[in-house]
Amino acid sequence: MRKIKERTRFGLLIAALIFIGIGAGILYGAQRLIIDARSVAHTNAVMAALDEMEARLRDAESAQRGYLLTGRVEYLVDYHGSREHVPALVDRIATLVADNPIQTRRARALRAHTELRLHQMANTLLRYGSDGLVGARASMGSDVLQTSSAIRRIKAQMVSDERLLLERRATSTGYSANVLRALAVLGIPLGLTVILSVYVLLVREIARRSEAEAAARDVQARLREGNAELEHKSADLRALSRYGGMLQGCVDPQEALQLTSRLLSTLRPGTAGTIYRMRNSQDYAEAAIHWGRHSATSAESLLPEACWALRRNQPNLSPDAAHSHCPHVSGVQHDGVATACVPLMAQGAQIGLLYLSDDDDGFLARMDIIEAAAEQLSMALSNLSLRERLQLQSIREPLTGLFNRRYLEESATRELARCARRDLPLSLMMLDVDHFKAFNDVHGHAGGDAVLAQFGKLLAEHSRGEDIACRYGGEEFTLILPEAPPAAALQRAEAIRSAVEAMRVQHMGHDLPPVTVSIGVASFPADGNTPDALLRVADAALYRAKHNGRNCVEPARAH
Ligand SMILES: Nc1nc2c(ncn2[C@@H]2O[C@H](COP(=O)(O)OP(=O)(O)OP(=O)(O)O)[C@@H](O)[C@H]2O)c(=O)[nH]1
Repeated sequence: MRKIKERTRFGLLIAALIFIGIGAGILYGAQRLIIDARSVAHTNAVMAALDEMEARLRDAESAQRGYLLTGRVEYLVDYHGSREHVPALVDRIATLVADNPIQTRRARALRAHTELRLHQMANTLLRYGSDGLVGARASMGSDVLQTSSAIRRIKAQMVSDERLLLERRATSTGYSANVLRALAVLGIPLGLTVILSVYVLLVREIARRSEAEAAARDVQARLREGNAELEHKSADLRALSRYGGMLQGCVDPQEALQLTSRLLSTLRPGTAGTIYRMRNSQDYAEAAIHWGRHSATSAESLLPEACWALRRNQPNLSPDAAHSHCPHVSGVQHDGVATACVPLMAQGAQIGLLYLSDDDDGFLARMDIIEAAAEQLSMALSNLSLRERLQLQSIREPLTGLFNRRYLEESATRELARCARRDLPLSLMMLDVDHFKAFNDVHGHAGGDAVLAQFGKLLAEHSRGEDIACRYGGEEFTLILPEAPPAAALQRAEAIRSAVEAMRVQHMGHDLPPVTVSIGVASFPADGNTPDALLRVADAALYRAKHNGRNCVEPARAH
């Protein structure tokens, strides 16, 4: 930058010096031309005065001769007319050559000789007047010839000197003209070249500056874009971190899915989504939640093979859904629909799939935040499923899948309180498989287990939504029937009894013999108003059923 400034200054200085030089040269040349022209005019004036002086003298001589020969007065008038100019012309010549000492000397000699000659002529006329033509002739002796030739000689010398001066001035004028021509031919192009160089330098500098300004503008624009992107990212990250915190607080997988759908529909408003959950059997995935309107629909359930993301355990992004390669994607509404499949993985196992579609493929460039959310969701779903499983394990009994005794006690208390509050009845059955010890003895413990498992299933099938079927212990079971009066409970007990009688169990490829069940029934409020009291009454009824021959239903004694 500084270099350019210095170069420009230097160039302009050189150009200025060149033009000052040219100006000075032109002034000098012109001055010389003027001086030379003046000198030439001066020389010409000298020569003209000499010629005129000589001519006047000659005219006076010829007029005098004419007068002497003819005696006519006109010649005498001419003679006087010519001779009276001669002294003034000699004065003029002396004045003109006053600057030249040699010519001044000659002018003095010229003055002396012309005066002498004029005097000789006056003398001849005087003699003519007194002695006639003879006297006049006698006055024109050799001295007259000498004076005339001296005048001619001096005049010739003066003219020769003036011619010499004229030649010198012509040479000087030629030199001055050459100087001016050289200045014009060399100086002006040189000056123009320097100015042109400075101009080119400046133009380049301006171009460089505008390039630099454009580059700076470009950098600024990119910086602004980067900032906007950064702000976007940081907003995304804030939302993601809030989402992560909220995921921790979810109580079940469905809540986590709803939270995710809310997050993704906020982060990418135009993008529709579906989250699939893989069944425990891992054989297919089912849509669990949707948001937005898909521009390319996806099947409600899909095999892992139907999705390249699930096949490769990697996100599968497609800017054009028509070429997505995923068979589960269909119903593409128009060209340019973008889709993304992101597998949900936890501890190396596939637990689901996140599917997104949008008319605009812009979201594909910012998948990092979506993939991070998918990862957090995977972990949360895995933890929540595990929690669910553990919870089930803690309240379920593994052989029959029915609730365990701890759960029975909790739920019996809760349900009894609820029915009491609403003034509704509640019934309770105690069920015990008949002669089970003997059955075990004959068919083995595994055979007995098969019967208990099948019995558990049957009991679950005969339960309504609000009923609670539990394994009380060993081959003893309990069924709580909220809001059921004694008569309805007895009816239900009878139905179960007869279903058990009809139940067939296969074990190790063989049919086991049928079993029967004895059932004791107690009801709130008639038989007690605490779970323990009702259980005791039902147990007593069961005891009676055993006593009465088994395979029967026994109501509480109070009925
Ligand atoms: N296979 C199997 N047997 C069990 C299980 N729990 C308890 N039992 C058996 O169930 C039998 C219960 O026998 P008991 O209480 O004497 O009564 P019972 O033979 O059923 O005779 P009644 O109840 O009077 O008809 C015992 O032999 C226990 O070992 C179990 O989980 N699996």
